Amino acid sequence: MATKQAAILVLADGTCYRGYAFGASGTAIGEVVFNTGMTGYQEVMTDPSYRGQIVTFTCPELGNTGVTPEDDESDRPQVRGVIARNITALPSNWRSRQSLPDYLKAHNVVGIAGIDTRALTRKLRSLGAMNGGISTEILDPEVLLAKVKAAPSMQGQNLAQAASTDRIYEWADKTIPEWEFTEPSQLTGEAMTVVAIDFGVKRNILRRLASYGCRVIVVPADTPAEKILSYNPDGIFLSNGPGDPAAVTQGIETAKALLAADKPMFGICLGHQILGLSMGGDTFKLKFGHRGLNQPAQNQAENADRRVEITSQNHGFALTGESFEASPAILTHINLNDRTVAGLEHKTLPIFSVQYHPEASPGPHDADYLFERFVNSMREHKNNSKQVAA
Ligand SMILES: N[C@@H](CCC(=O)O)C(=O)O
Repeated sequence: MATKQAAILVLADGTCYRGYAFGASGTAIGEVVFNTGMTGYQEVMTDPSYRGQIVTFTCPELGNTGVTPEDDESDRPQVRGVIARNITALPSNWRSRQSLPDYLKAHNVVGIAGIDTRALTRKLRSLGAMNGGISTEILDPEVLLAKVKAAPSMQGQNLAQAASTDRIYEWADKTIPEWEFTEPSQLTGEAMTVVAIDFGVKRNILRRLASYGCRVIVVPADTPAEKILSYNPDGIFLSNGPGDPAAVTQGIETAKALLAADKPMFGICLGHQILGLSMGGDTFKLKFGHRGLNQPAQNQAENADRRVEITSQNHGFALTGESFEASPAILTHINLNDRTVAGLEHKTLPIFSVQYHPEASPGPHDADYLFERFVNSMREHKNNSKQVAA
């Protein structure tokens, strides 16, 4: 058996963990966060919301099912580095095209395995997410620590523009029929035109919009409101994305301008935070964030019977509940783990958003109904506008 190449992980508080390298050789510095999902490592690694972060997986073994291009949530892995307990020696799945280490190597992403990821996670839970570095070339912890300390904090970083598309395009791919889980009758009806503002969008969000019959026009993060409205959309979608929402100042200004346009709007994760900020809310950095597939979000609406959705989440910031007291929005969902804001809606306009990922790739499908709700609100709004015009 080949000898394992040594690698180290150093956290900003000076803790050093020793393990072995997998994936690319080199050094990666970023915010160290943990994801508790037991499946979906490829979708997590390619989710643009993880840009700039080194992700620790609490799942004890990664790589078992290899990697397949159909499961990419963007065109490449977006994580800066990967921390694992163990990497499988023999990937096995009929869809697998490449092993996880080879995939990460091909995309120059550094990984470290052999780490007690549960102990590391407990540390991040008690001290909070912090910057760290993994390296296969700098094996002196003090030298790596100096680099970690020189790295900027995630707070204040606008990463959405870099994660966005640089061209406008139409998205048509739907969820493939063998994986569709929604009744076909719910997926039919007049097609609605949606402009999706890409702050670092996951492909499965676009796929779900297309599956619900939307014509989806994807535009870059810095697209002005006038350009968005020039497509005469039936609705506007604000995507997920990386970094600090408060730093996405242009996106917040665009959302403010769109509020005045009287169009249905739907925001997911960063898009939800941007909508909240545009309606007078504030955001703050969570201690260690929510990243996993079993986050309970409770629907506060009377008619929803306080239903709890088990949701897929990935965020390090959240809206401050108290900041909505004088806002035109109300809180519709809360995260039951820490009672932070998990959903919003405008009091009078057809605008709503959630902090979690209803497209759930990976994750449970409890919240898929939100895409249907968006489509229904666009249809209703269009019919009402036609009646007013008549
Ligand atoms: N970057 C934001 C949003 C994440 C997302 O959109 O997935 C956060 O960490 O809170």
